[in-house]
Parts: sequence; structure tokens; C-alpha cells
Amino acid sequence: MNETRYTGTWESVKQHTVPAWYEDCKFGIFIHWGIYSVPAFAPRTWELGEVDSDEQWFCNNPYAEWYYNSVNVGRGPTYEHHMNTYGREFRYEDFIPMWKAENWNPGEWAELFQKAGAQYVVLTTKHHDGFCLYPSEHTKFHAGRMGPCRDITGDLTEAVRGAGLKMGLYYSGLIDWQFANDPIFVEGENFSNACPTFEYADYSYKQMKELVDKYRPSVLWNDIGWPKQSEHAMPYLLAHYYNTVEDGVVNDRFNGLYHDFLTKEYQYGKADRTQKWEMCRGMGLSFGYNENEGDDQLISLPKLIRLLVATVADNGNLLLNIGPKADGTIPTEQVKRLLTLGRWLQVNGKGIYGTRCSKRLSEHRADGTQVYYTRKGRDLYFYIDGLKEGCNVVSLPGLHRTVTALNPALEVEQDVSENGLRLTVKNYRSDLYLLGFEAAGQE
Ligand SMILES: CC(=O)NC[C@H]1N[C@@H](C)[C@@H](O)[C@@H](O)[C@@H]1O
Repeated sequence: MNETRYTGTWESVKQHTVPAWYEDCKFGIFIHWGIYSVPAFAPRTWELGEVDSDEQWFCNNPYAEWYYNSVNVGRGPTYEHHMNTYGREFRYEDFIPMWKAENWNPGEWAELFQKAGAQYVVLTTKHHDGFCLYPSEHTKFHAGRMGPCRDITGDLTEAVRGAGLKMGLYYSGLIDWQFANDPIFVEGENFSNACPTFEYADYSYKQMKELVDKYRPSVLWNDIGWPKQSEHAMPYLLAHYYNTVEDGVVNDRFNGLYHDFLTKEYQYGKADRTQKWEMCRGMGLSFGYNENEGDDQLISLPKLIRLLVATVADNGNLLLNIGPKADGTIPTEQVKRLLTLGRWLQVNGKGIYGTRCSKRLSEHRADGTQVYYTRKGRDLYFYIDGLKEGCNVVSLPGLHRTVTALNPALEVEQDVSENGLRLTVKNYRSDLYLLGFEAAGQE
């Protein structure tokens, strides 16, 4: 008799706690790869949450992975682009044979993610277009027999785990344009009730279960919501998941009924440091690869590293998305950011990985510097942002003993008085980004 820890009740499932690995890992790679990676087109408009998710958003959607709906709405830049580039007769499904993944090497991806300092990966197994990146037993509309003609999910899971990273799976729980493809103009009711049939509730439950059984994902990243017709069955699925993957975690997008961690997406979503949460975003405004987003349109490295540190200091993980090209290569501007982030983490990661929230809140100071705190037991870590090239003097009134720079190349002088610690950094350069320090025993 296997030790079945969870039963299909909310009471049982809610006994599950966030496993230490998810608290410790801090940084993951999100991957949006699909048919939409072929046209790779969206206008550069807003971050999610910057404007209302209404007609203006859905007719000028910056998410390239929404290509199908952006054409289906019958107006706007993506619709015009499709008509001018492919013509009215060209259907979304006609892109599938153009998605060959001919240059895809999952081992190279996994090696890059490892060099980036990521500890987990989350891959789209089925996005809103309903195309499955794994050989599902419940549909023929999948990459095992169309487009790439391989088990993308299985091959990447093997490579990622081989590189020592955890593997998570994304599933579009409540939008599937193979079941309901009315154009979406507004987020409200028709968005959250996009697939209203029992047929779809049954299909999505079965697919979620087959993903758990086939791949045993460490993260079950559901998106949009969960069919209302199978909300009563959710504890059964979650109990099955936790009995199959004991240290598995799920996000908060199951109609808000349950979560291990809360999610934010760009400016969307609320989270505070009292609960574990995760920030997800693309490097630009899109998750799917968007040819209109070159190096200048992607998040800058100082902003990216600040985002990671600020997120971690507030009890979050950063799930940073990459949008690969249809051929399986990752755009050079995205690779550059991953490798630079990895090099920064190699020098400064001691105050990131395995830490928890310090009781000290992040500080945005009058002199334009910011200080972010983390802790490991009684050891305090802090990161200083906003320094100028060359010599900087930073006062830290809350510290009363000297500290250690995580970057050994830093020339630092320290002076402790009744006013606290005065730190003089003599050789700051902007390509050092945020400077990390260890204040042993000073939490
Ligand atoms: C807040 C929300 O429902 N976002 C849905 C959004 N999630 C992103 C990670 C991408 O997969 C988008 O394409 C998707 O619409």
C-alpha cells in the first residue's frame, strides 16, 4: 500500500506546504514556444496591467502568443500584418508545418539556463491556441505528429533535469481556441468563461492528469483559470498531483480557490511578503517571440538585475520568460541577458539563493540609492543599487559591525560609529550592477 498522503478534499490538500526548494531557488526560466513563434508578431504597446484588459488591449495585444486572437478580432496591427503578409486565406493552422524546430537542441537550452543561474524551468505544454507540445492521448493536435514532430515537453524535461534543474509545466486551463474560438475583446465574463462546455472540463482534467503522470512536473503552472464544471474535482487532481510529486507546487490561477504561491505578471497581480509569490514577465512586452522586439526594446540589464533582487527581497521568485524562434534558437539579445545575469549571480548569489525575507524592508533613500535586504538564519545580506561610477559613500545606520563585499574585486573602506556603518566603495563601475554584501550575524 503506497503511502497516499492526500485525499480528494480541500481539507486534505490544504495541508500541503510550500517545499523548501521553491523557497530557495529564487529564479526560473519561463518558455513560451509554439505555432505563434512562426509569425512572431505583435505591436509593442503596454505591459499587462498598465491599461485595462479591454478592447484597446485585445486589438493591440503585445503578447505575440495571442496571434490567433489578435487576427480573429478582425482589426488592429496584428490583423493588418496578417492580411498584408499572409493574406485572408492563410489560416493559423497553416503555420504549423513552418514550425520545424530544425535547430533545436534541448541540451544547449538546459546548459544556457544553468549558466543563467536558473534553478527551475516552466514550459508551455498547451497555450491558448490548444496546440500541445507533448503527445497527448486526448487530441491529435500536438507536436508529436505535427510541426516539430517530437515530444518537446519530454525532450526538454529530460535535458533540464539532466542539468540539475527542476522542470515545471504550464497549461492554459481555461482558454483553448480549439474548443471555443469566439474573438476575445475584453477580459471580463467571456474571458473567464471562454470554454463553457462539460466536454472541455473533462478534456482539460484528463490532460492535466496525463501531464502529471507522464512528466511528474515540479511546478504545475495553470493559467487563466479552471472550468467551473470541474471545480468540485480540483481537490482530486491536486491530491493526485501531490501524491505523485510530493514536493510539487501549484500557482494561484485555479479560479483563486487554492495556491502554493501567488503570481504577478508585469503590473498585474498583488502579492506581499507574508506569502510566497512569483513574478513572471517577458524580457520585452511579449512572452512569445516578437520580431518587433530587438535589443533596444528589451528590459535593460540594470533593471533586470534590480527586478530579481527586489523580488527576492520581498519573498518572491522571478520567472523570467524567453521566447525562442520557430527554428529552436534563442534570440541573441535574450541569451546576452541570461548569461550576464548568470555571471552576476555567480559573484553575488550568496545573498539570493536559499535566503528568506529579512525583517528589514527594502529602502529607497533620499540620495537616490536603494538597499535590498535578505537573510540566511542570523546572517544578513544587502544589495546596494543606484551608485555612481567611481567612489561612493553609503551610510547604513542600522548596521553596527563591519561587513564583507560579495565581490572580492571591490575596494571598500568601512567605518563603524554610533551612527552605524559608513561604507566607502572606491571603484564602482556600472557593469557591476547591484553590489552585494554579507553582514554576518547582523539580522
Ligand atoms: C493574468 C493572466 O491571466 N495572464 C494570462 C497570460 N499569462 C502569461 C504568462 C502568458 O501565457 C499570456 O499569453 C497569458 O494570456
